[in-house]
Amino acid sequence: MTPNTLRIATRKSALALWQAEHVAALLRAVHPELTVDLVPLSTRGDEILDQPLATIGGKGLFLKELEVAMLEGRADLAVHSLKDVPAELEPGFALPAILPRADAADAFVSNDYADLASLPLGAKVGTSSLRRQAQLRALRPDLELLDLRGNVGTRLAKLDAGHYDAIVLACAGLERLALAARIRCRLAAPDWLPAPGQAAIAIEARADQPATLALLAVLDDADTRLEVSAERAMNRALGGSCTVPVGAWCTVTERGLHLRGLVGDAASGRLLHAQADGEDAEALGLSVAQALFAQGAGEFLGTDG
Ligand SMILES: NCc1[nH]cc(CCC(=O)O)c1CC(=O)O
Repeated sequence: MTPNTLRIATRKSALALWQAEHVAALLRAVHPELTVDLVPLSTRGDEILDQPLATIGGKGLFLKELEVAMLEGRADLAVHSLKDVPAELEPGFALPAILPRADAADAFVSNDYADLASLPLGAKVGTSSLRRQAQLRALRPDLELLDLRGNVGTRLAKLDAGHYDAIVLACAGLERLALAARIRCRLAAPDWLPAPGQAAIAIEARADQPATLALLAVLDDADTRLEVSAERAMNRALGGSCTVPVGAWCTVTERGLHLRGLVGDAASGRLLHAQADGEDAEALGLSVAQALFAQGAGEFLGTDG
């Protein structure tokens, strides 16, 4: 039976609410007969801000409460930043739609400096992302890297309060919050890689609700799905944890898919890079992961596979 209401579970941060409202507007446009409501929820990932994500249980923390709401019938779908969705989705759930990707680059944000190269020796840069830390170390071993968690507004406020000379955020998040003016320069591929799935919004729903899945699938963007599938397949093959820096960037070209990947060691700043072309997203992700393992990625990942 086709539902007449779609309830969207969302986190309460400004970015999460923007993304959920965006999906609500798209759903109302394609299904004018449906009522679409938001169900804002608090997640453990939002509440525990004094510890790095990697030590408190990783990215799944941002999804758990939203998934419980769907299982208990309090919501029909959840909207996520795909980069916050773990490489292995919780069993019983699906991603029926992935929206067209925004700018996947990271943003260098500073009140005093135009770009990374202009930062003085030993400057303080805030980011809790191991991927961002590893790439910063590789480019500028002299920098002092400091933890910085919290939502986008909190991070900008800490920069403005003078705790850091610069911080690194995602361009997509800043753009969605009408804060693109804060971007001093883009940190973009091929010199800098984003997180797997960065800048794509994912819709999650229960795998056992075919009528709901069909309503949501209308919003899926085929090219973005191919790109992020390759990135996430690579990440999964590398172990898919958020305790190791992993960057990935796939684009659809006339010749098929092109995927670049990196694995870093946050402590040493060593980075391994690999890239390949292919037709099949899953196979391409695997082959780039294998190329990274062949260069010794297993050492960084704490595995020998
Ligand atoms: N880590 C939180 C998070 N999750 C998604 C985005 C940005 C939006 C996106 O990538 O879709 C952000 C903020 C940031 O990294 O600056």
